[in-house]
Amino acid sequence: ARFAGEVEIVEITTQGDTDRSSLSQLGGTGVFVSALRDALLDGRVDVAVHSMKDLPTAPAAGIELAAVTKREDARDALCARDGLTLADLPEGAKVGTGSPRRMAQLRVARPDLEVVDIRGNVPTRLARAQGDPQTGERDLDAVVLALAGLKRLGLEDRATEVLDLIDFPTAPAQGALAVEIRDGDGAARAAVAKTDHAPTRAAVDAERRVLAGLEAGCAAPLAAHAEVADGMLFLSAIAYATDGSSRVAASHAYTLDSTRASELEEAARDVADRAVAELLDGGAADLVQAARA
Ligand SMILES: NCc1[nH]cc(CCC(=O)O)c1CC(=O)O
Repeated sequence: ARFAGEVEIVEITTQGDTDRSSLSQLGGTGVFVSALRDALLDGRVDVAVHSMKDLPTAPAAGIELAAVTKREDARDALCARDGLTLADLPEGAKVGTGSPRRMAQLRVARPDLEVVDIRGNVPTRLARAQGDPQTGERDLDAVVLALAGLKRLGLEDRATEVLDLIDFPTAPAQGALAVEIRDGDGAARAAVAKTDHAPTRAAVDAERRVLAGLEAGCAAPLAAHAEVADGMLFLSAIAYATDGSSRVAASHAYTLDSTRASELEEAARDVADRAVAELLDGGAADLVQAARA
């Protein structure tokens, strides 16, 4: 059978790995995702694993989301020179990020900083703040990256401060992996079923529903973080003006009577729909769309 023996890992390079245009230009179109889905549909692979935050919210033809893995730490991390924290950075320090959400959050927390739009893979970005391994050269004082990405690369020791979810709430689905298969492939579905984590699936469902409800892309200045804890599903979402000058926030909770999948789904829908209504009421659509213009 196809899934009986060893698993063969097939590495696939995506447009998101090679294209150096700014994330706000590329955002929302699945640049990290399309090449893997093509391989799945061609039959070159049977399972595709993505960072779920890179997945567009629209469903893809012929593709089934078979599992959502237990979330890694969702938080962002500051990776600064000389072990500095955000509070320690000198006035006017240069901090790099390609994410409009992180730009807005940095500008709220430290209006004096110079926020620099950067791209590139994780080692390249780290080098810009912490020094090129060969030359020691750097042109920034810090960069902000997802802790989950650092951990997966074994680079979490480069974080000089883990940013809290209150002041730095994260992107929808950050830290979770999406496991995709060809639509209707029952053998593949059974093979990956154990990697699904129902509370994470419910949380990221809620977060991504906020993204879809605001018609925002993955590069929008939008944070959404949900968690199942203490018998409840909590969701907190914030839309920002990229310059940090204004924001709209909404937080909602749903009390769970059970942990059945159907109830988790209902809870995710409910908290997300209430959050979207409140955000739209507060003018979030303008903030999210202004960033796209
Ligand atoms: N947009 C790039 C991206 N997509 C997923 C991750 C890693 C975090 C994750 O897997 O959620 C990153 C890098 C980053 O945000 O620093």
